Amino acid sequence: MSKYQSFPPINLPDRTWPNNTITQAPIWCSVDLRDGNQALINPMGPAKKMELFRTLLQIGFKEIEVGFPAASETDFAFVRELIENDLIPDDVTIQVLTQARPHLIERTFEAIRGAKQSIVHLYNSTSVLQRRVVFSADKADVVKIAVDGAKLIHQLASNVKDDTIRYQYSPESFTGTEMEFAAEICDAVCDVWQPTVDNKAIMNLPSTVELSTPNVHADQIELFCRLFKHREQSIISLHTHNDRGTGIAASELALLAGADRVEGTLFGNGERTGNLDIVTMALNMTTQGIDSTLDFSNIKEVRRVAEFCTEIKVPERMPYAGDLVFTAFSGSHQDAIKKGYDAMEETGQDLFEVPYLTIDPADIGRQYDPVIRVNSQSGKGGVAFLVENELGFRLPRRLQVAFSQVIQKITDETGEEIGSREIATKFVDTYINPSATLVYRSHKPVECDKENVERYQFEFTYQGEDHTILGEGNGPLDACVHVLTETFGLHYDIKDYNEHAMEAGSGSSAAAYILAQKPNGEELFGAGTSKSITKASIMALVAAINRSLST
Ligand SMILES: CC(=O)SCCNC(=O)CCNC(=O)[C@H](O)C(C)(C)COP(=O)(O)OP(=O)(O)OC[C@H]1O[C@@H](n2cnc3c(N)ncnc32)[C@H](O)[C@@H]1OP(=O)(O)O
Ligand SMILES: CC(C)C(=O)C(=O)O
Repeated sequence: MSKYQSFPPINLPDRTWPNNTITQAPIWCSVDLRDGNQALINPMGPAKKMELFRTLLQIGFKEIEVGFPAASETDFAFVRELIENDLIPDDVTIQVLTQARPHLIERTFEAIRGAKQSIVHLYNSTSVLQRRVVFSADKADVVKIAVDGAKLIHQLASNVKDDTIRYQYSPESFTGTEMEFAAEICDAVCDVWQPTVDNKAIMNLPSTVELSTPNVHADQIELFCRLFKHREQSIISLHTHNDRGTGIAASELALLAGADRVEGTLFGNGERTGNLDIVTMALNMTTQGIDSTLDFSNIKEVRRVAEFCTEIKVPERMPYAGDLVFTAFSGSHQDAIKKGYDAMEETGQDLFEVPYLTIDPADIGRQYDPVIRVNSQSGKGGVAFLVENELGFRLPRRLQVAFSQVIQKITDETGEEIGSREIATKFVDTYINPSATLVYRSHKPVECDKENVERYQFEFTYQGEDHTILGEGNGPLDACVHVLTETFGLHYDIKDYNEHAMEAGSGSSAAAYILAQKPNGEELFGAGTSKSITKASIMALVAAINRSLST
C-alpha cells in the first residue's frame, strides 16, 4: 500500500452545481478573532482584539466569531467587555465557539450573558479518522456527544429571555466524514434545536482540513443538502481551510452547490495554511459586478490592522492587497495597461477594461502610479505611462520609443528598477532642459506688409551673447526656423510636430514635441511646455537643437 491515496470521488452523476453562477454575496462571518487568533504565535491581547473587532465592523461584517470564551480568560474577558460596554452595534451578532462538553457550554453562556444577540457555536469532530484515532468512538457515540451538547445549549438558551440566542453546529472535519453520517448528525442536532424557516439554525460544514479538489468539495455540499432533512430550516455555512491552496476556489464552488454563508478571515490567517481569505473572495465578487456587501475601499488600512494584530505580513503577491499585485514590470504588459487606460479615457466608459488588471486599484484605495514599474524588462508603454502620470506629458509614439531606449540604457547599466520620479527627471533633463547653448527669451509679432508672411522679433542668447533678431515665415515657428538658420547657422528642419493641452492644475496649459532634423539626417526630439502653445513649440525646437549642440 502506498503512503498516500487519492480522495474518493463523490458519486453524484446528476450534480447541478456546475451549471450555477454566483449572483449574490453570501452571509459573511469573520472568524479572525477565534480561528485566526488560535493560530497565532502570539495570540492577540485585549487591545489588539478590540482594534481588529472595530476594523471588522468598519468593513461591514454582521456576524463575528469573537472567541472561544470557555477556553481562555482573555476571550472570556473580551466578550464581557463588548457586552458590558455596549460595543456591539444592534445589527451585528457575535458568535462564540464551544466544544460539546458541559462545563465549557455553561461557561460560554456566562460569557454571553446580556448580549443583545449571539450565536452559540457547538462543534465536535465527525470524520472517519478522528472517530477512530482521537475519540475511539463509533458513530452513535459521536452523535451522542453532539446531541448532549445541543440539549444543554437548548436548555440554557431557553432560560435567556427575549430569544436572543441563535444556534450553530459544526460537524468538525466534515470533509473527512461520510456525507450520510454528516447529514445524520446534523439532523440529530436539529431534532433537538427544532429550527424553523423563520428561525433557522446554522449548519457549518467545515473543510477543517482541505483534502480534495474544490469540485469534490462542491459535490459534498450538494450531496449533503440533498440528504439533510432540515435543509429548509437551516443556513448552510462554509468554513474552508487552505491546505491544498484552493480554499477560496472550494468556497466559491460550494456556493454554487447551495451554501448560504461563508466563514473566513482577513488575508486568510488561521490554522496551518490558514482559513478562507474573505478579502479575496469578496473582491472576486466585486470584479464580477456583484455587491460583496463588504467595504474594502481602504484595503491598505485593513492590511495595516491585520498585520499589526496578527504579526503576520501580507505577502507581496497576495491578491488585491499585496505590494506587487498592481505592478507590471514587463514591457508588453505595461504597453497593454497604458493602452487600456487610454482607451477607457477616450471612450469615457464605466466598465473597467484594462488588460492584466481585474479591478481598478482606485476602488480599493490603491493608486494608479505604482501600477507600472520599470526595469530592464520594460518597454516604451510603461515608461510613457509613468511620464504621463508624473508630468502630464502624452508622448508621441516615436518619442516613447526614443525615451524608452534612454531608460533601457540606465536599467541595463544599473541592473535595477528605476523609479517614476527618476524617469520624470531624466525626461525633463533630456528633452526639455538639456544643457543650453541657445536660450530662447521671447518673441513678439511686428508689422509686415508682405502677403501671407508673418514677421516676428525674437530675443535669443546664443553662446552667452544676447541677440534681438527679426525673422519671417508662415507662422512664428517657421519664422524661428529661418532666424536660427540665417543668424546662427543652426540649420534644422521640423520633421514632426505634436501638441496637446495639459491636465488642469499642471501649471502649464500646453505641451509641444518637435522632431528636428539636421542636414546630415540626424533626428532629435525636443519638448516644451508653456501657457502659450507657440512658446511651447519654440521651446521644443530650441531644446532639440541644444541636444544636438551638446553631443
Ligand atoms: C478545528 C478547530 O479549530 S476547533 C477549535 C479548537 N480550538 C482550540 O482548541 C483552542 C482552545 N482550546 C483550549 O483551550 C482547550 O483545548 C480546551 C480548554 C477547549 C479544552 O482543554 P482540555 O480540557 O485540556 O482538553 P484538550 O484540549 O486536551 O481536548 C481534548 C479532549 O476534549 C475532547 N474533545 C475535543 N473536542 C471536543 C468537542 N468538540 N466536544 C467534546 N469533546 C471534545 C477530546 O475527546 C479530549 O477528551 P479526553 O481528554 O477525554 O481524551
Ligand atoms: C470549529 C470549526 C468550525 C473549525 O474551526 C474548523 O473545523 O476548522
